Formats: sequence, C-alpha cells, structure tokens
Amino acid sequence: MAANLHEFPDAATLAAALADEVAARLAAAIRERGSASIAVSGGSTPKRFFETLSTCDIDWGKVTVTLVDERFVPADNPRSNHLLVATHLLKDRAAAAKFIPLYYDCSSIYEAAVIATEKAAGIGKPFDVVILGMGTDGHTASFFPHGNNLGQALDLSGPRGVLTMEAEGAGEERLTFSFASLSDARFLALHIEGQGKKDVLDKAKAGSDETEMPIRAVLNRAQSPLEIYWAP
Ligand SMILES: O=C1O[C@H](COP(=O)(O)O)[C@@H](O)[C@H](O)[C@H]1O
Repeated sequence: MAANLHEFPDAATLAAALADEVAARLAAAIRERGSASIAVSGGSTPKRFFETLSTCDIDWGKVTVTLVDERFVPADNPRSNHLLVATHLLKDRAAAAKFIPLYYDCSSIYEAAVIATEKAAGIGKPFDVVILGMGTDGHTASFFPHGNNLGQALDLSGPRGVLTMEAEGAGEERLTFSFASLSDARFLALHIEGQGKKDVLDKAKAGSDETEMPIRAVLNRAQSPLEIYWAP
C-alpha cells in the first residue's frame, strides 16, 4: 500500500496539521457511525500533538481512545504510556473521551493481554485513526527488532487483539496491538520528528528484513495507505 510523506517546517506546524486532520476524521466517524476510535503511541514525540488535539472542538464524549502499545507498568509509573496520554491528551475538551488502557494489574502480562484483548473487542473495527511512532531502532508500536513474539505480532492473518512482547531494546515487558489490528485503520499515520528518524525511515525503505526493522511491515504491508508526518 502507498506511503505519502507530509513534511512540515517545524514540530508545532506538524502538530497543528495532524491534530486538524485527526479531529476531522473523528468528527466524520461520529457523523457517519455515531462514535469514533483512535489508538495512539507513547514516547516523547506525540506530546505536542496530544496537547493540540485535546483542544479540538469535536464531540469527545463519543470518542474512544486507546494505545497502540504499553509497558507492563501501572499508570502511575513515569514510563507508562497511559500516564502520558492522561497528562497530555485526556484533558481540556478531550477529557470527555473514554479511555481503554492496555495495562491491567494481573499477576502475569499474559493475563493482562487477554483482558486488554477482551476490552478492545468492544471498540469498533477497524480503528478510525491509528497514530504510530517509530524508535531509532526501527520499532513501531511494540514491534521490536528480534522481539520474542514478533512473528505473531506482524502476521496479518492473525487475530485482532493485544499481544505480549519482550525484546532486548524494549526495557520492560510490553503489551501491543497486533499489526492485524492496526494496519487497516481508516486513517493510518506515522508521526516522526528529527533528521535522525528520517534517516532511520530511509534505511527502512532501503531494505526488507522486518526482524531487523519492524517498521518495514508498516511501510510495505499495511492494508491502508500510510500517511507519514515528519518535521525536522
Ligand atoms: O517505546 C516506544 O517508543 C516509540 C517511539 O518513541 P519516541 O520517544 O522516539 O517518540 C513509540 O512509538 C511507542 O509507542 C513507545 O511505546
């Protein structure tokens, strides 16, 4: 499927443009189907976009927000993606949105993945909006290079839902939506910033080994067109 690159002069301009586009997509979903869904990434890149999106004038009470991936840590942990979204997105007008976490306080991450999959089944399919990020190692969501569950996570014929992932570069154990859950989003975007990430993207485009750079699965096999938002 095609990938379209949208370049912006700076991060603030990118955040405004991406927030406008996402708000329009969510509003259209509400008009057409009565509700809307969005799965967002963690990390440092999306903060400004979250802040801008939280002020957009849409019917947030009809929007379900979830994460594309999460660390197996509670929401008060500074490394929690839930905490990031609670702090920067679920406020202002967006405080009315419903949030579905991926982390659950279970004795094992496998139990948490089962619960997260059950909860996610209630969200409309496909997602209206998915915003991916990318690490400098070429991971996206928690599809990490050489991850222990990478084959299953990237299998487009596999089930929708949340899987576990462990990888050397991942730090904590991770929970991640499968590629099958994300790749057919009505609006599928990759949000990256900085020349370093652009270089990583170019390297990913130049090769095909998904085990080395899982972002290649999104570039080459996503079912929806990939809209790449980049600023220096
Ligand atoms: O580990 C993660 O990192 C990536 C990228 O983060 P960034 O700090 O380089 O923006 C993110 O997309 C993913 O959701 C997160 O869990």
